Amino acid sequence: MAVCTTIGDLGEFGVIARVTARFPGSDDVILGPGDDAALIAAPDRRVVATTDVLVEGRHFRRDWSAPCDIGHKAVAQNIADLAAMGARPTGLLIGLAAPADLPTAWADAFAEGVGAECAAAGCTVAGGDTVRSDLLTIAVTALGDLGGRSAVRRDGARPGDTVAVCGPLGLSAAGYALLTAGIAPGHDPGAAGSPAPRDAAAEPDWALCLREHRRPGPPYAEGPRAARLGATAMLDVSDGLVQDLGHIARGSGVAIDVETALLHPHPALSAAVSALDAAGRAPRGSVDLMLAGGEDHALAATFPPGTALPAAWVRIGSVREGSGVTVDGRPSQESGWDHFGGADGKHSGGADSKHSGGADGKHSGGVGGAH
Ligand SMILES: Nc1ncnc2c1ncn2[C@@H]1O[C@H](COP(=O)(O)OP(=O)(O)O)[C@@H](O)[C@H]1O
Ligand SMILES: Cc1ncc(C[n+]2csc(CCOP(=O)(O)OP(=O)(O)O)c2C)c(N)n1
Ligand SMILES: [Mg+2]
Ligand SMILES: [Mg+2]
Ligand SMILES: [Mg+2]
Repeated sequence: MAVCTTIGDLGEFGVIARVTARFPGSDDVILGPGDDAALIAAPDRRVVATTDVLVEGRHFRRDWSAPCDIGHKAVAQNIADLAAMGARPTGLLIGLAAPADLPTAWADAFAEGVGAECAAAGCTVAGGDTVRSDLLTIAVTALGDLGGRSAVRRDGARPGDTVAVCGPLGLSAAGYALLTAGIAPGHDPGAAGSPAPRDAAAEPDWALCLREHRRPGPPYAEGPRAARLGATAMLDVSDGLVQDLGHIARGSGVAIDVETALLHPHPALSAAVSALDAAGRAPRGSVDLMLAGGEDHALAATFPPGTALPAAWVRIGSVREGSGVTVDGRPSQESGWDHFGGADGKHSGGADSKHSGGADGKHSGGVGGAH
């Protein structure tokens, strides 16, 4: 019998059978892959629904990330959006558009990553679609349950609220900068499976940035927890902290003040900036990366005054009457990722953003950088 080396060899239904065999079980999925549609429990009669699409070359590179990392990230990015509403995931739908020459081992390892991240988040894949495409594209739809609570939207922040974040900031952007600069090694596309076990002693100090870029770990449970604590607005930081807080400021009709003295760069982030600096590739400091970097999928939320924040949450500023986002009292230009912004369609920002962008000029700089 011929060995199947590509998904073209397997055929559409062969791919589906192989991929779906790698997903965990879940009580929320009443009917999973195999019928015309899936059946998912909706315990409180409302369903939280979100979708994020990942495109090769835009969101990931096969020579930068292992297929299992890309599976993890596709799931994480979507469940982070559910968490940011205060919801837990109940089921995912995954659209896979892939070239026929995609190695079967790549699809297997991708599905392993998807399944493992689902298991970590307490959900599974209920269905999807598999089609042929020149451009590898992964479209995830995630459905979630609010457990009887109100959704935490972007329009509820009130003057006097505390602004807090949970999860890392800037690490993923630093990982991206390290890969772009060629300082961090890429992933060997020939090695389709999990990356080799790591030898912590041999790792550079910035290794966490690379791992965070490839496989972010949003604090899923903290979304519902923040909702229970009375969070007035919340989102996950995907495009950049300042830009994303701008959505809350606009949606809520308030101003948000961020204090950089409250932003404490992770040592791995500082190490990445030093490595970029040494290579002549660090136009921005750690705090700038924390303000403008996205893709860590940390949660940012506003809480009523006097809320006792759980240990995982760090206060970074406050809400007042007005509009816009300030950093250390200075109005900040919108900074962060815009798929259609900038000359090459990748970064947004004011007039100077082309020069204050990340290592490759794709993120625009935030204000600050005192650290
Ligand atoms: N093509 C589209 N059709 C309908 N709604 C969209 C489309 N693209 C984005 N949206 C909506 O616009 C809002 C902002 O999108 P986005 O910035 O991608 O959110 P997030 O950062 O939370 O993933 C979301 O509510 C999303 O559902
Ligand atoms: C190859 C590659 N180039 C650039 C980036 C950086 N990048 C791509 S999308 C993005 C922003 C987040 O993705 P988006 O699709 O905007 O997610 P959403 O805001 O909808 O959650 C960033 C920082 C990357 N991760 N990989
Ligand atoms: Mg989105
Ligand atoms: Mg998103
Ligand atoms: Mg975005």
